[in-house]
Amino acid sequence: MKILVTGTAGQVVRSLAERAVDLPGVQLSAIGRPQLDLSDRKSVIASIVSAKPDVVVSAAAYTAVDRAEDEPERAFAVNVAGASAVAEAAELIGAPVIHLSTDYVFAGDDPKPYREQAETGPKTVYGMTKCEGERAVAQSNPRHVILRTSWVYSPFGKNFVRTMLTLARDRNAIPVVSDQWGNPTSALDLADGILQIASNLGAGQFGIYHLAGAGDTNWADFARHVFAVSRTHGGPFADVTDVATSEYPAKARRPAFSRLCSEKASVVFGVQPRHWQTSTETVVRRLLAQDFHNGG
Ligand SMILES: NC(=O)C1=CN([C@@H]2O[C@H](COP(=O)(O)OP(=O)(O)OC[C@H]3O[C@@H](n4cnc5c(N)ncnc54)[C@H](OP(=O)(O)O)[C@@H]3O)[C@@H](O)[C@H]2O)C=CC1
Ligand SMILES: Cc1cn([C@H]2C[C@H](O)[C@@H](COP(=O)(O)OP(=O)(O)O[C@H]3O[C@@H](C)C(=O)[C@@H](O)[C@H]3O)O2)c(=O)[nH]c1=O
Ligand SMILES: [Mg+2]
Repeated sequence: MKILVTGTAGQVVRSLAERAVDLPGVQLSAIGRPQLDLSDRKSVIASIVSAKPDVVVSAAAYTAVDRAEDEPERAFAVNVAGASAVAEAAELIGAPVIHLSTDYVFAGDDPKPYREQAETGPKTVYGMTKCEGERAVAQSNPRHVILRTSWVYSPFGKNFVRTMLTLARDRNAIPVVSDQWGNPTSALDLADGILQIASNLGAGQFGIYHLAGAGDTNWADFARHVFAVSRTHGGPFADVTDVATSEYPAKARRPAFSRLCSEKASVVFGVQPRHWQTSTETVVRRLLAQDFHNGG
């Protein structure tokens, strides 16, 4: 099976590349700028059609949540028109598309884990673009899996875990918001789930799914866990001070509650992400070995 993933440097792309290596019968390739530029429809269609994969994973996106508030046109071009072009290209070659989306499509005022059919109501520009992107993907290719995940971290790229470890090198105390709740998700676990879905995808299974790390937390407790693991392995750590969202300066207003219920993906595809604390341990240890030259 030939899987084509959009983007080259992203956390999910790099995790997929790593996890697909050991899978017999799976050939995974990644394609990004300049050959495939989501803001240039022709480049998207041409590069996907000529690669002729069996499945397309649409993982590239505009992900800068605060910056999107200042440049909504760019974010919409990439996350709506770009995502739609990826799905359309897949449809042209008869391939299904697995499209990544986010917990930020929800308003976040419901503390219960969101199920797939729950009403969306994004409060940020990023969330609005991803929400409209979902609709565009569904319209462009009936054979779609829209996979919403959340709070993604990994040994690759920019993410909260790496940011916390970097900040702790120069600071003893770090204020972190404690009133936003969600499910941290390791991109490595997510990659395993995506590969399992890609291999078992059949008629009757298309639609929207949630796939996020097991267990929930808030950003402050997430940071505390990162530092507890790091400290055990001789890495940087800091005291975490709880702050309220209202006290933390940010352009985009994140949802207070964006827990996702991943039961449907577990029932239909048998995917079961690990607990966020277990996976955080794996990722922190890799980051310490890679970036901080200790632990490992
Ligand atoms: N990160 C998170 O916390 C979450 C992410 N998601 C979703 O999961 C998916 C993957 O996220 P993640 O891997 O973390 O993203 P990253 O921010 O790590 O990477 C984004 C990727 O998109 C590519 N990209 C951005 N703009 C373009 C463009 N115009 N043309 C082609 N490629 C482009 C980047 O390419 P380049 O390397 O060239 O910049 C990069 O490869 C996205 O759809 C995101 O919305 C969902 C929930 C949480
Ligand atoms: C760096 C930092 C962040 N924070 C807060 C800001 C924010 O509310 C929260 C997380 O910060 P981030 O910048 O990682 O958050 P953010 O970029 O909003 O993360 C989101 O990214 C997009 C792509 C998604 O799809 C979401 O699922 C989610 O993962 O922590 C602190 O309180 N203190 C800090 O020192
Ligand atoms: Mg961010």
